[in-house]
Amino acid sequence: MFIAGTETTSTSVEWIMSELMRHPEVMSKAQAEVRRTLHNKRPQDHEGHIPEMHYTRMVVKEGMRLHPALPFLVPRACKETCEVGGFKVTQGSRVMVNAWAIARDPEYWHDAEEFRPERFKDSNVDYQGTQFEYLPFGSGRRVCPGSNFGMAMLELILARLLYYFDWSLPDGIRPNELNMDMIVGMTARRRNPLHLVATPYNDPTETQC
Ligand code: HEM
Repeated sequence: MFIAGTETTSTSVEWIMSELMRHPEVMSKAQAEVRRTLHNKRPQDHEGHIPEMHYTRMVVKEGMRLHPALPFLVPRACKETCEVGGFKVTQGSRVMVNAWAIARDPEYWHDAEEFRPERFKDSNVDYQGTQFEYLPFGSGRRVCPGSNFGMAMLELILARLLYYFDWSLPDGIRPNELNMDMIVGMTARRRNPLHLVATPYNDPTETQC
């Protein structure tokens, strides 16, 4: 069983950072937004400025679309026999919802396989589980009770990673060569841990606080 919140959060951060490394133009845009917003802010005030980082939020949402931490959500058992899409589902059947496939379905997502945070601009698709094409935190009675906390953590962690460091791939690996293989169990993790080179960023105009 997964440890609620811990593994899902670290898995999501790793996938989002992977996508940012594969898309340097998105990384630059998100990093510029984060550095503009957190410039000269005290670390204890960072959290309060997260809502101003609209692009960074789109990056997180898009990362979770392509890489939902729990690709099959939590298994359900059918309470009574019913029909779904022409299929009879008998009482007691175990039902798995493939949220991973739904979030890549070209019927609902334009260029579904592309990592493009801008798709969430002016879009009313959120992560509360009421729009079934996007279920990073599941839906219904067993929806993730930590979704708002999880989202806030992801945004803060990502913002700080982008604020304090410049990131590069090791050993001359090019962005399009980054291995994105995954292992699917309860969670969908990277097969190979993400190895990156972190270079501390010192804002030349920053005043000490
Ligand atoms: C980025 C972070 C997180 C992600 C992506 C995530 C995702 C999910 C998903 C997909 C489910 C299954 C929902 C369903 O089957 O409909 C779930 C369940 C759950 N999550 Fe999260 N979660 C995150 C963070 C958290 C946090 C921070 C907590 C607690 C503080 C938490 C507590 C739980 C619990 C207790 C369940 C089981 C709910 C139930 O079965 O009734 N999660 N989570």
